[in-house]
Amino acid sequence: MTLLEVNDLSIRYAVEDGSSVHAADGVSFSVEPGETYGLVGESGCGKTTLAKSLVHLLDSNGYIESGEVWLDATLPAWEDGNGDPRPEIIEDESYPVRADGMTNLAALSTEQIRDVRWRDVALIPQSAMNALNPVYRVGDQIVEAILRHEPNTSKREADGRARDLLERVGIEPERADDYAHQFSGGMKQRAVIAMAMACNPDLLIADEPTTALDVIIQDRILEELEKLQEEFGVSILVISHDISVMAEICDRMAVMYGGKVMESGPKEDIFDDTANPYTLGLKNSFPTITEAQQSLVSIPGTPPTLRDPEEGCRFRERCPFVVEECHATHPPMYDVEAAAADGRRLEAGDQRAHRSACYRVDELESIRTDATQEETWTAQEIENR
Ligand SMILES: Nc1ncnc2c1ncn2[C@@H]1O[C@H](COP(=O)(O)OP(=O)(O)OP(=O)(O)O)[C@@H](O)[C@H]1O
Repeated sequence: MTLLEVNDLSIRYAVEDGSSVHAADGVSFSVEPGETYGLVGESGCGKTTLAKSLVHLLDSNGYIESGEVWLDATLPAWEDGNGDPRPEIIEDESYPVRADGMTNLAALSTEQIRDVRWRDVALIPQSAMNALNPVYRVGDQIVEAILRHEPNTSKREADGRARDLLERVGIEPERADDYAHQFSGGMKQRAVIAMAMACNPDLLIADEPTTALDVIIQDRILEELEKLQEEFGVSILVISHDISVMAEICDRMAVMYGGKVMESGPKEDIFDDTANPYTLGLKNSFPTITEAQQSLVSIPGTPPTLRDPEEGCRFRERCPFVVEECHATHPPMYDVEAAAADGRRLEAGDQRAHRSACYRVDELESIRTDATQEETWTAQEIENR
């Protein structure tokens, strides 16, 4: 059964002038148990907003406008002896619990979501390694996280678990007695990952886990995440602006732009049969994805501000493949396989399929070829369209 199912989720920030920032707009994706799912896109495209909204950690002016966040979990107060929701909870429509036992996190109160955070879903926020408390020993901070969420655990047991967790992320257990300033950047990030795993969650959300670390350490952190996944069977939702991180650890992924998912599907499909101009542009701008002889080409322009966005495809102003249709409405998610097979533009029914929000999904061959040409991506070329 699916672990996380995000349906048509839209998130807004209210801003002073009365307008609102549409930080995520109609986003849908799902994460299976034991899977690594990636969200990738340039800074400002809504990745962090989306991650925080899942566990109600948005800034105070942010809110879920519409949509659902179904998680295969329940609250302690609603569960039977096996950890499933009791039948009377499922039958009572006032509870946001489905017949299959999934709970809609978007409908939980602030009090209720606290039971889900850490226990079922742990979020490692951006720059979390700087958030380790400098005056407490690293191990004690993990112990505290365990005791806060599992008050029946003894301090001794929690201490043993903290050391074990550190060891599992490649830190010698005796370093639990060190302070954060005695750790390198990579060690701090690993300690934060260990802390997130303190209550053995089913889903770990890692927001830019490797940014600010050097390339070799980045690789090691990704390896640690993969190892944890194998050992604990935890699912990981990893967020990065760096598409090469996705190439390394994801099973499936979504490429976001301007608050919208532009392309999603199995990693291999997205890298080998790229079906969206934005993804093609993103791939061109990352060294490890680009083929050896090809030079790096960035997408001219900057992402939109997302304040009361106009109609039309969010990427149209930077897209070298823009046509008339793109100015009217943002394209739906089309089934890439159907388009490749017989040139049909068919809206994808299955979230897991390879999907692309592009009106020209039926002309992919020529678009892919043109996208490899550097001149395609010059600002002048785009302006002339
Ligand atoms: N508190 C806020 N109030 C108003 N707008 C906000 C707020 N937080 C974020 N935004 C806006 O929401 C949009 C999405 O931002 P978000 O941080 O989610 O993007 P991101 O892809 O995670 O980028 P980054 O990696 O830089 O954090 C951006 O336009 C951003 O300016």
